[in-house]
Amino acid sequence: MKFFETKGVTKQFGGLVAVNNISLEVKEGEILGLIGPNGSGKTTLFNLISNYHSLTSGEIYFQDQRIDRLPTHKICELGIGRTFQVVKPLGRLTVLGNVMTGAFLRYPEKKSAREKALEILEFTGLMHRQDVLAKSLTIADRKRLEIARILATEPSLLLLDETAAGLNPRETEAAMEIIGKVRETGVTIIIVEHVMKVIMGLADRIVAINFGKEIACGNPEEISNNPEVIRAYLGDAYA
Ligand SMILES: Nc1ncnc2c1ncn2[C@@H]1O[C@H](COP(=O)(O)OP(=O)(O)OP(=O)(O)O)[C@@H](O)[C@H]1O
Repeated sequence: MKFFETKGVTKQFGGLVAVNNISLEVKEGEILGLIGPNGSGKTTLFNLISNYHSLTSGEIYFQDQRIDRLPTHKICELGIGRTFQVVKPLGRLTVLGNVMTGAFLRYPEKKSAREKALEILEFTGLMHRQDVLAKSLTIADRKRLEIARILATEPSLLLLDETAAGLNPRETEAAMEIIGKVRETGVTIIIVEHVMKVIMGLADRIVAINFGKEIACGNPEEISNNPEVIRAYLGDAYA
């Protein structure tokens, strides 16, 4: 059984091909890094996987089930969770309340949803903030909450979109630690990230895209030495 696979996934916005014939496979338990310059199609690919946008063509499979025509909530129910680059917590709910909204997916009773949410707050280091309104959190804690909220839905595949953006080095280390802990629980992860230290430190394998197309695939060392990747990021003079 293949854990997760996209086959020839393409998305056009009018004349712009934002994602162009991407076929990738993710093995259970691995962390796949997805990199590419600004506007190369990374977030759009996440939007296609979670069906925020419908495909122009191609197919997406999760645990051998075709998912590209399923509604977003069904995809989450199957076990694919995603975070957003621009985090949007429910500002007037507490941190605990926000995480409970995720937990309700699998724990419809308030008491058990609360227990699940508290377990996740402990796991993500947010327990001491449980009663704080989400809108009062720092950016670092909002990003932590974004992960906590989706972990409460118990995903088996987690899509992380620029978790380290806007964080200082210490906060970045802390975010990496949480992602490492998530992986240890057996969750498979696809991570989009511009902060190379994060991608290189966490990913088992990296796919690089540019103008919506895959330009390279390999382990972190292969990718950091790949001339196509260097050209895409820095221009011909450096390749
Ligand atoms: N809803 C949309 N309508 C029209 N064009 C879009 C839409 N969403 C994305 N695009 C375009 O598709 C291309 C890919 O955008 P996308 O956000 O996926 O890139 P990205 O690799 O995630 O960029 P970044 O690293 O800056 O977040 C860009 O040219 C973008 O302007």
